[in-house]
Amino acid sequence: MDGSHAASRLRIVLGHLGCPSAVVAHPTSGALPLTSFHPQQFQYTLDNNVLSLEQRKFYEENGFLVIKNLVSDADIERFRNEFERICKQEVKPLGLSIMKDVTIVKSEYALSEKVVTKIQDFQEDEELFRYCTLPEILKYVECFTGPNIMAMHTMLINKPPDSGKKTSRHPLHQDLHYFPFRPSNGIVCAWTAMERIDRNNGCLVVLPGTHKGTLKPHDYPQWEGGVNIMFHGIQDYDKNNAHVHLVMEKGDTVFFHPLLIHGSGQNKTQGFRKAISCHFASSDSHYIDVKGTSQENIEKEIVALAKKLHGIEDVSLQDFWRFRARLVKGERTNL
Ligand SMILES: CC(C)CC(=O)SCCNC(=O)CCNC(=O)[C@H](O)C(C)(C)COP(=O)(O)OP(=O)(O)OC[C@H]1O[C@@H](n2cnc3c(N)ncnc32)[C@H](O)[C@@H]1OP(=O)(O)O
Ligand SMILES: Nc1ncnc2c1ncn2[C@@H]1O[C@H](COP(=O)(O)OP(=O)(O)OP(=O)(O)O)[C@@H](O)[C@H]1O
Ligand SMILES: O=C(O)CCC(=O)C(=O)O
Ligand SMILES: [Fe+2]
Ligand SMILES: [Mg+2]
Repeated sequence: MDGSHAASRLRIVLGHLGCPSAVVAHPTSGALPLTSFHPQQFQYTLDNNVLSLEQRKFYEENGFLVIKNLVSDADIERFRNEFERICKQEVKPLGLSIMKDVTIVKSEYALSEKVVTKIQDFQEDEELFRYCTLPEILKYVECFTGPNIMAMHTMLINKPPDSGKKTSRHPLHQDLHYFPFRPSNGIVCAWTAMERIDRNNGCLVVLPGTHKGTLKPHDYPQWEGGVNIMFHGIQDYDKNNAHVHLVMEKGDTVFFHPLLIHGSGQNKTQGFRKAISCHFASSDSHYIDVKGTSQENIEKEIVALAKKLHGIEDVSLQDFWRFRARLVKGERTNL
């Protein structure tokens, strides 16, 4: 099969999978380097019977894969209800952290769904943690992590209507910046839309192919209206790289590599845009010391905050992760 024939075939197949043809384009050249597709050269996916060859090639080239309609409406309803209960403080899961938008964090609004922008670390909330154990999610996760699977980091994002200061944006970043464990190819994020998400309410924006690069230095962006705590962004990225806006329907799930550069736009609607996500890693991974690397700034910030808020001292970044990590399948071998 010659290159152009193969390219059009792949586009047709991906079209069937619901991926707009734009996302198939190679990030820099606009053409698919199909000659690089040899099974023995797969490095971002493991041999498996779950992904079709086209899906596997797509992830290898682009660093993400959207699976349409993966999580049921009934499950999403349950996550929504549990989120409401947490906001009303009817339940207080151990270890959970609640984030408010930077524009209102100093105000005295009572806790409600309208002031919470994101909850993190819901691993001790059995109802929300069900998300991380759903067989339909783990089936795909295993293609990246292998059989021993840890849920490392959990979030339910409730992107608020933008106040006008554009603080509802999430700057472009790589999730690996936050993670002191490797190898990066054994980590994958599952992110599920809890409702239709498009450019109006601030969809994910991804830079296809950037998972093939290295971890870039991150810091707070210089945004006039303010930036949320820990929302570090990449200072310097290839502005010519294609930007793909991932328009997703309720239940659609994107799996993406921790080096993939991504962010999310402003929420220009009056609704709170909801998504639930988990970062998984192979339990056979190992922790690294981030001292002397570009990740040192986030380590310092997290350690300082733990001291200020909880009086915790002499705890390494690795300990924070060991504590919240939870096994979902196979054996806890290392992490
Ligand atoms: C996968 C990856 C990309 C995502 C990640 O972020 S992984 C990194 C792990 N992340 C974390 O560990 C975040 C954990 N979360 C937290 O520590 C907490 O939820 C906090 C966000 C700090 C809020 O803690 P909370 O107990 O509610 O404490 P306070 O309300 O007293 O806030 C503590 C200080 O932080 C400030 N703050 C809180 N929320 C924001 C905000 N959105 N933007 C800017 N500043 C903020 C707050 O004003 C306070 O500072 P001071 O008033 O003491 O100076
Ligand atoms: N000035 C900026 N500096 C750094 N990152 C930005 C800036 N403006 C937007 N971003 C981030 O870049 C990504 C893409 O932004 P882009 O403007 O392409 O889309 P959007 O804001 O989602 O949608 P739209 O432009 O339709 O409002 C988002 O993650 C956003 O948070
Ligand atoms: O806006 C979102 O839902 C994505 C946020 C994100 O990328 C993150 O928290 O790491
Ligand atoms: Fe992210
Ligand atoms: Mg924009």
